[in-house]
Order: sequence, then structure tokens, then C-alpha cells
Amino acid sequence: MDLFNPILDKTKNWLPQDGTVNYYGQILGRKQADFYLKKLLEIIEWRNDEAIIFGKKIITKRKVAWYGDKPFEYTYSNTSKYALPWTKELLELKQLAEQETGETFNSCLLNLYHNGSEGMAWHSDGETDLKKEGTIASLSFGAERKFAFKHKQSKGKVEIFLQHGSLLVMKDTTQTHWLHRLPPTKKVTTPRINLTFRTIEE
Ligand SMILES: O=C(O)CCC(=O)C(=O)O
Ligand SMILES: [Fe+2]
Repeated sequence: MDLFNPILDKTKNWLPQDGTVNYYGQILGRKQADFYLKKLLEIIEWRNDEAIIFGKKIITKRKVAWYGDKPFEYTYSNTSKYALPWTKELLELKQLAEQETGETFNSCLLNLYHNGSEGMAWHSDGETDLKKEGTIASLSFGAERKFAFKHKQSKGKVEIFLQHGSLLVMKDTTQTHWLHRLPPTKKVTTPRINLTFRTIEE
């Protein structure tokens, strides 16, 4: 557990306006978090993501995977994917995210950043098949990385360091008014895995 931050307030809203972001800190113990990092690296069907950026097809260095209750088709960065069936470990982590947040999720997008040279550009998770203003629960494993929010109008910024085995929750109007990104960094030389549990509207 996070011995250096024993009184982290899970109800604190990290955004000053127009949305809600809660950081729960390390909800998994070190050994459990190590177990999931290793396991997910092994069992997940990691693929290089394809995206159409300014009309040009690119292959990202970061790897991705998409799992869910059903083979949902999910359009992300202009590419379509079909969700794979849950694995045992993903179901355990989904249950954990559901217990912590009091919400339910039917799908999960996973990202594997091999080192600090890989990140994710400014975006919001407002795809049309995602439940509007639905909660997104984000679990992180491996290297601690900075996660940043930028308000779409005011350009105001908020930064949070996401620790190994931690949970971050984005909810209500966050995706409407804020962008987020994972900035690249030279300081990180080890992998990080991120799982975002989401709700697809049927
Ligand atoms: O890696 C992260 O922490 C965030 C990933 C993300 O924003 C996304 O998959 O939409
Ligand atoms: Fe995102």
C-alpha cells in the first residue's frame, strides 16, 4: 500500500471546474500489482495500434488491446476493433474497479507503453459508442508516469502522477470539457500498462 500517502483523499476532485477526477492512489499492494503487471504483459493479445492522423495511416509504437462482455465494435483513433472475451485476471481487475467506484463496466481498453518515449497525445474519450458522461476507471501498472488534463476553453492544466497499482477515475462532464494526455518522458525506461474500464452503449 502507499505508506507515503496514507491519508490520500479519494473524494477530492482534482479538476477546478467542469468535471470530476478522483485519484484513489495505490489500491493494490506492491506484490499484487507486480503480479498483474507480469501477468498482463504475458497474456494480453497486444497489438500495435493503427491510427489515421491527418489522413495518413500510422502504426503506433504503443501497443493496445480491447476486451469486453461481447465482441463490441469500438472505433478509436479512426480504427475499428472487436472486443476479445474477458480473461480471469481482467475480470478480477474489473470487479476491483467496480467495487471501488460503485459503477459497472462492460469493456476495457488496454495500453502498453514500453518506456517513456511512448505516450498518448491530447484527446478526450468521447467516442459516440461510449456512454455519454459515463465513468471511466483507469488502473495503472509499472512505471509511474505523469498524466495531464487541459481544459478545452481556459487551457488550465492539472497534473497527477499515476503510481503502480493505482486507480484514477474520470466522470460526469470531464470528457466534454477536458483533454488528457500521457506525456512522453526521458526519465522513464521501463514499461507501463494502463487499463481503462468503460461502458459501451448498446
Ligand atoms: O495511459 C493512460 O493513463 C491513459 C490512456 C488513455 O487516455 C486512453 O486509453 O484513452
Ligand atoms: Fe483517454
